[in-house]
Amino acid sequence: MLTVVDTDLGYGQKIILPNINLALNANEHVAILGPSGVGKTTLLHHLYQQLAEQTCLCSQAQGLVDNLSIFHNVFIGGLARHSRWYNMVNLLLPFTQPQQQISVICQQLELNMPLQKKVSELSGGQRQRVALARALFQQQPVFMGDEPFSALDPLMGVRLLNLVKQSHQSVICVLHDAELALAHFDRIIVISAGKVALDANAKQLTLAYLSQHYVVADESPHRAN
Ligand SMILES: Nc1ncnc2c1ncn2[C@@H]1O[C@H](COP(=O)(O)OP(=O)(O)OP(=O)(O)O)[C@@H](O)[C@H]1O
Repeated sequence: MLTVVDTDLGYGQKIILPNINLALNANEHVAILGPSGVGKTTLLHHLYQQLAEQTCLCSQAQGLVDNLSIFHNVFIGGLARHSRWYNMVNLLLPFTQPQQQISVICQQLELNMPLQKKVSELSGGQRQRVALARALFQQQPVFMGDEPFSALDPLMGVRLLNLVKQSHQSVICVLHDAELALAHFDRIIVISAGKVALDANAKQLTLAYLSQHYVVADESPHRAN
């Protein structure tokens, strides 16, 4: 589905992950783990850029518009599917069909509240579910998420991860919860000390073995010549 070959990832002259090689297959559920600041988001954004047309991205920043309603924030995820005219009219006076679609997605995400409610009035976990709803509304085959369940209680996190898996062919998530990753993903990639430190089938791994591959990020960045 996607290969990264001998690629330096970073920002301008600052290389965070030098010489990365990675192949991702369709229909996989992949968790990207590793210590804070090591480059997981950097890698995920690179993967998203390679596959943007088939992918919905649920980023850490979420990008929700506080002053807009749940409906409008979710509807924004589907803008690319429709004409400018349809989008303009629907944003002012929502049509029945998208309202019903978004209502179903919100119910699946256990967001049981009026769609007219402003996002600024929601809790952190509710906001995260609006961001997930917007991603699901994009109806793309690939889901990429950066800690997309981190603000939810663990049981809800598992329920919604299962929903995300049912709704997409491939799922790639950056996670800090290694137990969630081991129990619910096929493949685990650990980024550590500037490289892919581990890339293995989740069934072959244990928490103790995973933790051996966690090395705190080197503060001095690699530089391009
Ligand atoms: N826009 C940016 N410009 C320059 N450096 C950045 C930028 N974004 C992140 N970095 C740096 O890149 C490194 C990796 O950041 P990244 O967000 O990929 O890490 P992470 O593993 O996802 O961290 P966390 O688990 O804490 O979210 C960090 O040292 C960070 O300071």
